[in-house]
Amino acid sequence: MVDCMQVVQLNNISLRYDHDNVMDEISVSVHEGEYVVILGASGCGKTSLLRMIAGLIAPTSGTIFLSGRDVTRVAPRHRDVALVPQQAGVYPHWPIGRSIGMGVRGRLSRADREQRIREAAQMVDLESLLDRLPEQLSGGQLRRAAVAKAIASRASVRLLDEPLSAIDANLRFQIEKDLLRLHHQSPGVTLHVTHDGAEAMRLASRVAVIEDGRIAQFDTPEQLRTRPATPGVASALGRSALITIPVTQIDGAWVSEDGRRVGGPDAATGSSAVLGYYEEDLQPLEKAESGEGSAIAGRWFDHQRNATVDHDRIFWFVG
Ligand SMILES: Nc1ncnc2c1ncn2[C@@H]1O[C@H](COP(=O)(O)OP(=O)(O)OP(=O)(O)O)[C@@H](O)[C@H]1O
Repeated sequence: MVDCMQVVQLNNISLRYDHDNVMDEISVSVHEGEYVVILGASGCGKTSLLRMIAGLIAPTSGTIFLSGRDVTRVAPRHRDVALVPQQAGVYPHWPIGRSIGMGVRGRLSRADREQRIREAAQMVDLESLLDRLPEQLSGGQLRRAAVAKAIASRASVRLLDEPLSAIDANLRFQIEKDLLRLHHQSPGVTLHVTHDGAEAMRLASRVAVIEDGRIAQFDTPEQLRTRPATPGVASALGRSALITIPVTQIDGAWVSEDGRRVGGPDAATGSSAVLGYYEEDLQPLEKAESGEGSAIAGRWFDHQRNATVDHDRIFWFVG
């Protein structure tokens, strides 16, 4: 049975450019009302993923369903999708009102079309600037114009490619609020691409973390914060540098390469794991504690940094 609450469904999507494998068997379902952030390092294939959903490139294998319809071979204009690309998405020689109007689809009277443009511009505070050329706008206003174009389309799948890059911090928080408000006012889903972990955690209902061409984890921000699936996921959240230590299970204890023992999850003898913690969770060693300090109760001693971290701040990545 087709589940229509799944607005975007990617089934075993792989993507290869020439001989480079960019994506490997990715499967994702995004439900009505979700704001999903796709998080990954530069070059991991985030833009390519959006372009596949928009229909600008075809996956090497796998299928794409939008609102229950197989669109894998459907042209972009026949998909219910609006893409805000990394580079503005407005035409350089046109007043931005006209570019926003290009987002409006369907046969509308001129008055209705202009009404739609005005409404979209109003939502991003650009109503008074519709006659300006892109070169007469600031970077932030240009971004808003591109978002307005997506709003005007009323598409149920909105794809935003790094919408906040190159925007200064104050404005960035304002636009984040706008993006969430616009999302909640419109039916459908938003897929937002970024490499900024903090931004992902602030905005998302769920975050899909891409690592080595796969979805390493697709979870709520809370789950990611408390139970990151891999060291790569924990690093991508960007809280601070992640320190990792490989350990092996020997007779009921985990043992590091330098022979130190530490308690952790149960596993068979011979299993390997990595324990990790954020640099920001380290506490400098008190003078009284220094000296022979590898076994300080309840804490792991980080020799290199002469600091300790509580055991409950340690993440375990087993297997
Ligand atoms: N048309 C193309 N032909 C060949 N390789 C490509 C093409 N487009 C992208 N690539 C490569 O595919 C990989 C993924 O690119 P993509 O732009 O999707 O990554 P990204 O995660 O969006 O990166 P960024 O965060 O830097 O924008 C990169 O290694 C890129 O060089």
